[in-house]
Amino acid sequence: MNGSRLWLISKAHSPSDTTYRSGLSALAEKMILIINTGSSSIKMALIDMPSEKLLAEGMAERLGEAGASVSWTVADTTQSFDISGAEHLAAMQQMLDSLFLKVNKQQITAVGHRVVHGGERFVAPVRLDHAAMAEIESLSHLAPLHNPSNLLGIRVLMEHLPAIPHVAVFDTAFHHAMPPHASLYAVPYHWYSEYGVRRYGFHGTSHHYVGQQAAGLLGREFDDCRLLTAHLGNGCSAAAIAGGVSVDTTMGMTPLEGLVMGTRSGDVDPGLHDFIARQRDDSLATITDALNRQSGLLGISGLSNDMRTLLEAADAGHERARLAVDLFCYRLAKSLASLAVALGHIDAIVFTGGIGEHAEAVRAKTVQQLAFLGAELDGLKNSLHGSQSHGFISADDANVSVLVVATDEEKMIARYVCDVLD
Ligand SMILES: Nc1ncnc2c1ncn2[C@@H]1O[C@H](COP(=O)(O)OP(=O)(O)O)[C@@H](O)[C@H]1O
Ligand SMILES: CC(=O)OP(=O)(O)O
Ligand SMILES: [Mg+2]
Repeated sequence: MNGSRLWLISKAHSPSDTTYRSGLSALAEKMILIINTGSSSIKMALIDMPSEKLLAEGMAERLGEAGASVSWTVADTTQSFDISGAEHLAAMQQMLDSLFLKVNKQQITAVGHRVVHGGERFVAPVRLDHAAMAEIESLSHLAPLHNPSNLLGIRVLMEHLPAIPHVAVFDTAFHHAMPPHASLYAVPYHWYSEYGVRRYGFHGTSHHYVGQQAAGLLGREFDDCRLLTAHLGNGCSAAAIAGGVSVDTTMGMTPLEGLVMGTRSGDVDPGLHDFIARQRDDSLATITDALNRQSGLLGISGLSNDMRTLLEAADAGHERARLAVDLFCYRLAKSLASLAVALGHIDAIVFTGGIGEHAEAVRAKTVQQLAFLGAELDGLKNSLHGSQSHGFISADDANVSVLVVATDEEKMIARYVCDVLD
């Protein structure tokens, strides 16, 4: 790692970087730094607004694993370095150190933070202050893989950039208009009124962004489209969008409900905690942790939470990798079909997120099971979108369009930040 860091430092003083620095100052009207902390990755982007030009893009992946790495792309040059074993804080510091070697901090005008759980309180983006941060902290137990690292990002960046506005954009906000028959659980009503027990939904920024992009591809107004969007990353959720808002989604009170995910179980029998607690004498917290971190694709395959690894292993004959992929696709198809009830009619099914954008086999296996809804893929178009993607993958005569859209939560967050600050 040290070797790579030294290389980065020496590169920062090379003539091309000097050119790049002055290029940045000429370009930037409102330079917004975005931080998107997911469960297994951190994405950062420096975006010039209102042009939406991407000035720099950074990513830390496979956090906490032996293969953890950081990469930054600045002015078409990508530099990567190994941060094996690093968790969120170390990765964030590494990423910011690298960025600030190349970009003058003073030029950044605002920071946009992805915050996963906004509870009942935050139904729109907010400018961050101590009270807002305390509320975000109080929601941490509802998004244990996310809100704590979102807050970490807020604190670290506030230390680096104390004099500029910091805005939080919540995953839950796009789902806040879900009707009560979709957002409530059939449990004693006072659990909702006293404790806020209800379905909130997540990945809202991504569902909103890809929904708008899909409407553009369909040549329709977003508000007139009825869409099923599947955000399939390390965390996975699907949403039903109508009238420009989310009307139902698969994630619930926490980002554990719904689809099978990288390390999360998605839906299980509510009686499972009690049963396993008796069998293994485990605490509720231990069981919840196993459902968050040792389940999903990883739990079933016993091999990996990464779809790339599983698809390769399944092809090579690894039975449990194949089972994990099959279970993932079946549960996704089943959820999309049930979300169709909220729409009545489907204009398009949209795939996004690391798996949705890149795993043609997952799209094929899923859509095959939705033929009864009128969805059918064009095999060639689907495989052409195997590596990088944006566009139609459905057969020309299919009743339901199927699209791949590359999500861009960072760009969407930058738009929200400008709305708040303007
Ligand atoms: N080429 C690929 N083929 C299949 N799956 C992929 C590919 N690239 C990424 N993925 C999957 O996407 C996941 C990461 O998705 P992403 O949306 O970036 O994650 P996050 O939820 O952390 O934001 C990986 O864990 C992996 O399962
Ligand atoms: C809410 C959630 O699951 O986010 P991510 O996919 O980034 O982990
Ligand atoms: Mg993500």
